Amino acid sequence: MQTLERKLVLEDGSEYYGHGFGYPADRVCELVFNTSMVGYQEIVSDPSYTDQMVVMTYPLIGNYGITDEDFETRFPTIGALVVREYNDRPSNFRYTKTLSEILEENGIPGLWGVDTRQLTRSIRAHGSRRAILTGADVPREAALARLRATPVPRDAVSRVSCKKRWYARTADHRFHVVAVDCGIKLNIIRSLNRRGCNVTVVPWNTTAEEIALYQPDGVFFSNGPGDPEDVGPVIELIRAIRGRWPIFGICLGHQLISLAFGGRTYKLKFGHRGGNHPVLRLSDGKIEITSQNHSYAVDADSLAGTGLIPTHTNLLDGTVEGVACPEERIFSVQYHPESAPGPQDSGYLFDQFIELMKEDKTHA
Ligand SMILES: NC(=O)CC[C@H](N)C(=O)O
Repeated sequence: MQTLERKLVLEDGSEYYGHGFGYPADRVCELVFNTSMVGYQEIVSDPSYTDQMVVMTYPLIGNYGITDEDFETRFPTIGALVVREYNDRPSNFRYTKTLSEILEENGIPGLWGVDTRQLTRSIRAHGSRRAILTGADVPREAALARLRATPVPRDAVSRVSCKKRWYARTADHRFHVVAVDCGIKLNIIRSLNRRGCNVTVVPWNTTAEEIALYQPDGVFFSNGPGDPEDVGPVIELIRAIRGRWPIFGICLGHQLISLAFGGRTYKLKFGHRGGNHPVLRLSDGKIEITSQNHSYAVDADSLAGTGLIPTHTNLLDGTVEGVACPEERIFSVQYHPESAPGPQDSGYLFDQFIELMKEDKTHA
């Protein structure tokens, strides 16, 4: 029997003891849970989880290792990972490294051997809270004092966004998309490339004038970490360019579009994170099973009079899952049509963006 050498202390003083894996560092983060049964590599490398400690409810993690092709960003920035059972001996012909090695390389601590069911129930009951991952021998009061003394970071987008523009091109391209990178997942870029789009990925603080110089057919606003209200420059950018090109936004991008139009966002009790969230498409009553990862949501009442109309609703709690302003060729969704990981019911949204760009080109 190994001794329990690491622990998690939550804001309410509750403690969860376990074993360390990955990078051996202490960390103070917001604690959230994800119910996906597969896809830990994509989750660990999704930049939207920056500064968050993710509890996986699926009880066995690590068993198929890490592959070179399945990263959502090259340098993962998730705060920390908490699992029930960690398997350090993957069985998968595609695997190149173990999960623990990838966490270690990127300075991310992991904790395994804790009762993730109890932890998840506590997050559901009390909401997502902050926690500190530290040594098992650190007295609780000392750990709590460090937790309270650590400020909540508000600059995550600037940390994960690219610093210089970069190109993701495809053979036989028909469209050029400028993607504003607030922490973009690579599968969004792959989804656009597969549909004949050359993508120019630009930093979050790119100006409207700079975007015009790229002569895009459409502009995309990406997913990303943190509170959308902290990303003022991108809200201003959307205000400056709305109506000029077709615009598509995913997750943080959807929240920023809503704020730019005068809507409001608020924090959900414990967010939506998983691969089976049912969403109703209001135009025809079709249900999509979606991949989700967000803490904030757009306030439905705040959309009245903004020009944005709700297009999708979450069937579990009725929250807004999509908005559109058809006259200005703008639409966005709160969930993840690029999946990675998750079901692919919503891939048609990329085709919708292509259609908007096609119409725009024909009328130009
Ligand atoms: N995946 C995302 O883009 C998340 C958006 C935002 N950070 C939220 O948690 O709501």
